Amino acid sequence: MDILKLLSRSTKQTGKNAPGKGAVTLPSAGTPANPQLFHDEVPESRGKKRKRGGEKVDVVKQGEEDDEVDFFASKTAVPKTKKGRRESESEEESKKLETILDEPHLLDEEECRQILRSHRLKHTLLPSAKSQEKKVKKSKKGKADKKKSPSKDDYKQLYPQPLTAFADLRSTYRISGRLAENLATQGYKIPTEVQMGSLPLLLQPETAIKDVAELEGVSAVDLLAVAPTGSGKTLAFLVPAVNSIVQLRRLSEDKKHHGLQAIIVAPTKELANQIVNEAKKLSIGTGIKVVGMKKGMRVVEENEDTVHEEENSSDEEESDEDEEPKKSQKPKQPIAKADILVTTPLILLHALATKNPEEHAPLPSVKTLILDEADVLLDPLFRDQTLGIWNACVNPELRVTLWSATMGSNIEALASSTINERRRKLGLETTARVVRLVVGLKDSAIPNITHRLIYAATEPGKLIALRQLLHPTAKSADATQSLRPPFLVFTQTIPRAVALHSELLYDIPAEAGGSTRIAVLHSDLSDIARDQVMTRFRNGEIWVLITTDILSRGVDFKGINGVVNYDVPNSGASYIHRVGRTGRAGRDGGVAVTFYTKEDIPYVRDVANIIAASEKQAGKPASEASMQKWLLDALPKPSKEEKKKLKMHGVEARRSGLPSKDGKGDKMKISTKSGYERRMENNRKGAIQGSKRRAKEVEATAEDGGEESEWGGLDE
Ligand SMILES: Nc1ncnc2c1ncn2[C@@H]1O[C@H](COP(=O)(O)OP(=O)(O)OP(=O)(O)O)[C@@H](O)[C@H]1O
Repeated sequence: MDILKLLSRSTKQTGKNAPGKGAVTLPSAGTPANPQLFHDEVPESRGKKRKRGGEKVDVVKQGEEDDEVDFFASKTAVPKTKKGRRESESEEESKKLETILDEPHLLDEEECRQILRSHRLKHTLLPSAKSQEKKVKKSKKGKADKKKSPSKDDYKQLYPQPLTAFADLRSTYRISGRLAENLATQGYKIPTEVQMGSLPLLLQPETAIKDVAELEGVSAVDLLAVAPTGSGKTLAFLVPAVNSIVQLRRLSEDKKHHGLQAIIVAPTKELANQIVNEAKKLSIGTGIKVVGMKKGMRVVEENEDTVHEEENSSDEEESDEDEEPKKSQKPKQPIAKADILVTTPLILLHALATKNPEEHAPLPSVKTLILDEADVLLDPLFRDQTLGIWNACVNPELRVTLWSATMGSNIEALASSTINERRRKLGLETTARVVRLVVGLKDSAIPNITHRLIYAATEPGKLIALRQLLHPTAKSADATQSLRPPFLVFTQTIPRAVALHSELLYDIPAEAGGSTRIAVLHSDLSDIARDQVMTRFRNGEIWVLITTDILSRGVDFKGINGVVNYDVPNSGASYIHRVGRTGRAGRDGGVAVTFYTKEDIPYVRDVANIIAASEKQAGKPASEASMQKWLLDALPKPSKEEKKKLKMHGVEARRSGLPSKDGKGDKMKISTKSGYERRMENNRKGAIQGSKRRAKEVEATAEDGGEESEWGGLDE
């Protein structure tokens, strides 16, 4: 059986984007009506929200009826503010507003269960350190000191109040009126699943969860949230962070004072910048200062132990893990005025460096720590840096939330043990307070995109196939066979991204903008160049952006029509994040194309499994699934060791993307020319050089008296 041929054939386009099934909806075609991904049927009498007065409101429909409805305006008398008119909300104003708000809307437990189920939300209270200790003590009687891993019974399922409309943030969870206005101004109407499941819990756990003995007296929970790409996690972590700071600022005498209260860590500069922008939009008029961490910025008072970071030390991520902070010769900067600081891990850790490399300056005022893309931040590459920041947050009231579309059980275990360990060190109660929220199926891509796996026998074949997507022939002129720009193309390494960029540079006709329409972004570029490419791509000036995994996480480009995995991703998680750059906020029509060659066969299974799970999650009948079970079973299963190697280094043969000296890497070179053509070209060059050399030798021999020399031959 030829697996390769079968795989290509079986991954033909199916489903709603298949040829002949009507027009393709493109994700760039406007704002989605409903950003929610899951709306499972709920029986008639259920899923209804009961107001205190007994009046029933259809939960799912709320917010869908009319695009123009202003949910905040109808419920509150929040005055429409002009830009800059009100720096911060006064206590008096907010009290006045609260008295005219609707009464809180709370659902009974059965209603909560139904709604949570219909939106595929699952909350689990993770076992507390205390309960585990008790277990170990019990089991130790006479036995070796063996740690017992928690059993299924140690996990308790919770059914907290879901947030069914943004209006409830104000009426039930009493968020700041200004924050509510900012949300309304940005047009948020229907909460996404992760917002439904996390906001009540983070804003007011005592209202959101009742009658759970383990959480009695717990005023703040820590949260591990696993929710699909593009499902609005940013808003879910920003709203509670902004709100808690507004509330504290209200009580503060000195409104001009800015003390660092929340830290948001993200793995790349691009994502950190994006979070800064979102946080600033939510903080308009609240007086909150949101700052993106920059090189040389000071965040703590220096004492004799503090090492001041050199201003021009090189930057974080990808290339700079080994960097050590050095003593600055430059004058000290004042401490950055910030309430919320958004940072990549290393740059903040440098700013906290002390003379003792094991210790970091503490951040006692920080009460909120948010790890976005937490699984990457706790992966070995960033782990020490992230834990360094975490340990520097010594405030006993610290609340930690971790967010990602993918989170392995090892990361979950590390996170909850770090939370418990930290509390133990600070002499705090180690009772249960870590909640895990999972939206949809863990380890599955978003259900609203179409996946295509395309086999190319050789590297040049991949390039030809990519060109076909860019320039569909008359035969394949169907929209499903082409990729409508804008789209992202991911390669395994920086040299390959650069090489692919130069190959495709002139593929877009001059009338359409030519080479200005295509760009490359990677970590070897300067910050300014990276920012410029991001802005041009966001503005729609760039149509095809070639990049590495640096853009695979978190970055939100609303109108992306497709993602091309020119090189197979290094892991299943990487596939989920890369393809999740399309189909954001529930938009339909995104396409994810993955090319693979013979070298990739051992690793395609993970991707194929994710595609199968995603199609299942989307409710695609087995007959329409692009991934047939027998085919999945036929694909080789990589060993744990192979998977680990792939995750760390990618497909070995493709690592450099440049011709190797021994010629072996040559077949992985990005070029339309086949290995044979390139060899012939080399041979021709060799022949020319050889004939020139011979001519010289003939001349020399003639001069020397005619002794025959050895012939140089062709280059191999
Ligand atoms: N309730 C909502 N209604 C409509 N759009 C929303 C809503 N919440 C968020 N969005 C939009 O959805 C898009 C994706 O949000 P966001 O970037 O927070 O996703 P994410 O879950 O963090 O994704 P990723 O896992 O890729 O980081 C953004 O453009 C955001 O403005």
